[in-house]
Amino acid sequence: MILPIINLTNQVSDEKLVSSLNLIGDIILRIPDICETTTLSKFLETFQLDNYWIFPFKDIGSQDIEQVINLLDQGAHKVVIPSFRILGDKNFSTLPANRLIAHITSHEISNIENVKELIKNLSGLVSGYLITISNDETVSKAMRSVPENFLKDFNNFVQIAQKNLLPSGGISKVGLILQSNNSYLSSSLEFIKRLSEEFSAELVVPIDQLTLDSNVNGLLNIADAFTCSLKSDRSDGLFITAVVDERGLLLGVVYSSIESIREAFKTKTGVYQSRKRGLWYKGATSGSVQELKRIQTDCDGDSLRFVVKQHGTGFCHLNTRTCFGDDSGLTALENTLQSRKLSSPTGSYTQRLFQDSNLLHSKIIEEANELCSATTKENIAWETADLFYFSLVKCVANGVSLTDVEAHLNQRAKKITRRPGNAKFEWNKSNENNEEQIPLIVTNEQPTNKIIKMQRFNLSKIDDIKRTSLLQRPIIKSSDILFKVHPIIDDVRKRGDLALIEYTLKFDKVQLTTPVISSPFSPDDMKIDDSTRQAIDQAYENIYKFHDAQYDRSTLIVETMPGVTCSRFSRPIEKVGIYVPGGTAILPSTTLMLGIPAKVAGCKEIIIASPPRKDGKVVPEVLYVAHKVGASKVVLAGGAQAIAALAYGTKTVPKVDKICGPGNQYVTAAKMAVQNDSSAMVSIDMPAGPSELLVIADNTSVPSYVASDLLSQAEHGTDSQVVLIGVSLTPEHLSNIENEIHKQASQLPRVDIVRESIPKSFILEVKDMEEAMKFSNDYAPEHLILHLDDADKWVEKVQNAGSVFVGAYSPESCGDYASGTNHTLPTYGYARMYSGVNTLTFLKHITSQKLTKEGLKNLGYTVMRLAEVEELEAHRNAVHVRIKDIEKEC
Ligand SMILES: NC(=O)c1ccc[n+]([C@@H]2O[C@H](COP(=O)([O-])OP(=O)(O)OC[C@H]3O[C@@H](n4cnc5c(N)ncnc54)[C@H](O)[C@@H]3O)[C@@H](O)[C@H]2O)c1
Ligand SMILES: N[C@H](CO)Cc1c[nH]c[nH+]1
Ligand SMILES: [Zn+2]
Repeated sequence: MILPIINLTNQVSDEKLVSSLNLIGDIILRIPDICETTTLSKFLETFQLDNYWIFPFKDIGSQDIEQVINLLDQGAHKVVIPSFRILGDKNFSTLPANRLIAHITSHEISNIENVKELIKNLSGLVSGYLITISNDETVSKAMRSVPENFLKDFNNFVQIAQKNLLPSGGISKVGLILQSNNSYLSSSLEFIKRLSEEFSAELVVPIDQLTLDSNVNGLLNIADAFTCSLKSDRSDGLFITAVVDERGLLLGVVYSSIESIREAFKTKTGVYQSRKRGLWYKGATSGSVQELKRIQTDCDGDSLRFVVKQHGTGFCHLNTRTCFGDDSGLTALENTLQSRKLSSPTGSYTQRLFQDSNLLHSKIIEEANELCSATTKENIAWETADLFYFSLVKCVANGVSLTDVEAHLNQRAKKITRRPGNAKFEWNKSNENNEEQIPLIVTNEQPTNKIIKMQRFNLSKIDDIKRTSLLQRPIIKSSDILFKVHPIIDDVRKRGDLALIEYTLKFDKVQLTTPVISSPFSPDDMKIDDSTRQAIDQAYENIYKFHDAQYDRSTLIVETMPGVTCSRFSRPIEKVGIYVPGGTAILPSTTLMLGIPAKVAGCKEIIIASPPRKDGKVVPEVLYVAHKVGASKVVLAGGAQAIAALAYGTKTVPKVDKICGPGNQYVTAAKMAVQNDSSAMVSIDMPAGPSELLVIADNTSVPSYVASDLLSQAEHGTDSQVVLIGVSLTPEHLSNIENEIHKQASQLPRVDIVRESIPKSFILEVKDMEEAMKFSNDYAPEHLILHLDDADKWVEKVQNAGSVFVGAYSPESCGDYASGTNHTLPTYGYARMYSGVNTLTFLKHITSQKLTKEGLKNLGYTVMRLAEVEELEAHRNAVHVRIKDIEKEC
C-alpha cells in the first residue's frame, strides 16, 4: 500500500486522481505553514476528502497548538509533528495520541541505539511515524535493490516501535518518505510490497508520480500500488469482496480481480469480476449502479470490502437491496418512509406527519420527554424506537438520509475540543436537583420577544370538523404510561416499604429511612407564619361549611306500598387515601379540598400521600392541614409508588378503600390500574387531567379581569387549556383583552409556562349566548366563568361543567382556594358524566327495606310472578313458603 502525499504549494488539478486516492485511505497534505490555511481550505472545498493528514513544511512551536487543535476539529484525521517537538514541548504531548504522527528524520534512526530511547519516549504519545530518508543515494539504492543495511535498521526501528508504542500495543502506521527526484518506476512495487509485508509500513508517494492509467512510463498506477500487497488465496487469483452500503450493511459478496479493481478506481463505481462473464460493471444493464465510496483490504490482505452508495432497486439480481433478503431495523424504516413520502395513502398517519410539521415537532418533543422519563431496559428501548421513528420522518421529509446523520456523528467523533454539553436554559433540569421530573408535555420553544397570544376563530367561519377539533383535548397515550407504571406497582406490591423507599430515592432524589410519619405530627414540622395560618384557617372554615352542608345525615324513608318500607342511609368509606401532588408545586389547597370532605364524611382513617421535600419532610403547610383534617398518617411518596402503597398496603402504609386526588400522568395511570385490579379492592374518585378554564365574556366584561382569569389557569402547566368565548365582542374589546393577556402574562413569574400554554389556547367569537352555551356545554370545561351582564340568568343553561363562577367578581382563584367549593374537578370533558370531589365522594349509601306480613301479602304475588318469568324457582319459593303460612293464618 502507499500513502499519497500532495504538496499544496503546487497546483493540483487532477480531480479524478485525488478522488480515487480518497477511496483507499489517508492522504497526506503538505501545507506551507500551520497558520496559513487559505490554500488548505480552497483545496478541501474542491476535493471532499474523507481522511487527510496535515503535514506542515514549516516548523511549529507552542504558539501553534491552538491552530493544530483547530485543524483536527475541522476534520484533519491526523497531524504530523516533528518528534523533537512532541518530546520537547509539553503542549504537544497533551494532544490525543490517536491523532498525532511523529515525524522522524533519517539521522534520528541512523543509530539504532538512539531509536530505542526515541521510541520509548514517544510511547503513548503518537499513533504512527513518518520517516524521511533524505539521502539520495539511499533512496536510489532502495528503489533498485533495497540495501540490506537500511532495511536492517528500519526493521529494528519498526520492531522497537511495535513493542513500545502504547496504548494500542502496536503501531497503526509507519510511513516512509523517500526524498528523491527519482520517479517511482513500477519496480518500486516490489519495494512497497516488502515494506507492507515485512514492516507494516507504507511508502509515501507524491501524487504527481501516481496515475489512474495503466502503463504510463515512470508513473505508478494506484490500482497496482493498492493491490501489490494483496495476496489471493485462490487458484484463479481473485479476491473475495464484501460489498457494503455507506452504513456498513452487507449488500452481497462478489469477486474482484486486479483488472476490476483498476476499473473501479477509474470509474469510481462498483466494478467486479464475474467468474463466468468477466468484468462486471454493476448496474450497467439493470440501472442499479453503485457509486464507489471506499475500497479496503482486510487485516491479512486476502479479501476486500467495497463501500458503495447503491442506486436503483438494490444490489441483488432478485431486486432486493441485499443478496440476503430485505433490510430490517432503521434501514428498513428509512426505506419505508422514503416510499411513503413518494406515495402514501391519503389520511395515513405517516402522511399526516409529513404534511403537518407542528404535529411532527410535538411528537418528537413528546417522545424525547418520554425517553427521559423511561427507566427500565424495555421502556428505554421502546421510547428510543418512538423517538427514532419520528426523527427519521423529519429527516426523510427533508431529504436527509441515515448516512447523512452518521456522517455528522463520524465528524463529531473527530472533534477534540468538546463543548461543555450543558442543556439550554429551558431544558436544564439539573438545577432542580431532580432530573427525572421532566414536564410530560412540552411544546415548541417560544422566543421571549414573541407576543403572548391565543389563537382566534370565528364560529361562523369554521366548519364542523374544525369545531369538533376545538372541543377535543390532546390525546393522552394512557397505554404507554400504563406500560411504565405497571412494573412500579408490581414492585411495591411485592417488596412494600423497601420499594417505596427506593422509588422515592430514584424519582424524588430523597433518601428516607421510613416512608411514613404518623400523627400526632411534630409541632416543629407544622410551623407556618401567622398570615398563612389565618388564610388556611379561613379557607378551612368555608370549605368545611360548604361540604358539611352537603351531608344529609338523615335517613331517607319511603313506604312504597302499605307494609313495604324502603330506606337509604349513608356511611363513610372507612379508610381513604388522599394524594396531594408535590412534583412541581406545594399544594396545601389540595390537602384542604380532599381532607375536609373526608373528615366531614367521618372517614375513620385518612392517609395522605405526597412526595417529600428534599430534606425528606412534608411541606409544613400540608402537614398543618393534615393535622387539621385529622389524618392519621402521611406517606412520604409520590407517583405510581404512592398509589400502589395505598392500594395494596405495606408494612407501614395501611391499605385503603378509596384513593382520591389529582396528580400527574403517572399518578392518574396508577389510579386507573389499581382500580382495574379486582384483587386490590380499591376505588378512585375520577380520572384527572391538566387544568382547564372556559370563559364566556360579552362587551360588558372588563378586559383585565378576563385576561387575569385566563392566565390564572394557563400558569398551571404548559398543557393547561384555556378558552375564551367572545359573545359578539367589538373588535376594540377583543383587542383590549388580547393586549391585557400579553401585558399581564409578560409580568408573571411563570411566564415561560404561559408562553407555551397560551398559544395553544383559543378565542372563539360567537354571535350570541345560545351559540356560546352550546359550545361550552359540548366542551364540558372543568371551570366555567360567566363574565356577562346578566350572568345569573345563564347558570340554568349550564349542562356540563365542573364548577361555575358567576359574574365579574368571581375569579376562579377563589374556588381554587377558599370560597368553599371544591377544586378537584373533572377535566378532559369528563364533566359530562362526573361530579367534582364533594362530601358524597367519601360516603357510600346503604339501602334497607322492611316488609310486614301485610306488606309481603301485598307484594308477594308480583315477586313470585317475576321470579317465574326469570325461571328462578328458589327466588319464587322464598316468597311462596311465607305466603303459604300467611294465607293459612287467615
Ligand atoms: N385538578 C386538580 O384539582 C389539580 C390540583 C393540583 C394539581 N393538579 C395537577 O396535578 C399535577 C401535579 O403533577 P406534579 O408532577 O407536579 O406532581 P405529582 O405529585 O403528581 O407527581 C410527582 C411524582 O411523579 C413521579 N414521577 C416523576 N417522574 C417520573 C418518571 N419518570 N417515572 C415514574 N414516575 C415519575 C414521582 O414519583 C414524583 O414523586 C399537575 O398536572 C397539576 O396541574 C391538578
Ligand atoms: N386550579 C387547580 C385545579 O384545576 C387547583 C389549584 C390548586 N392551586 C391552585 N389551583
Ligand atoms: Zn388553579
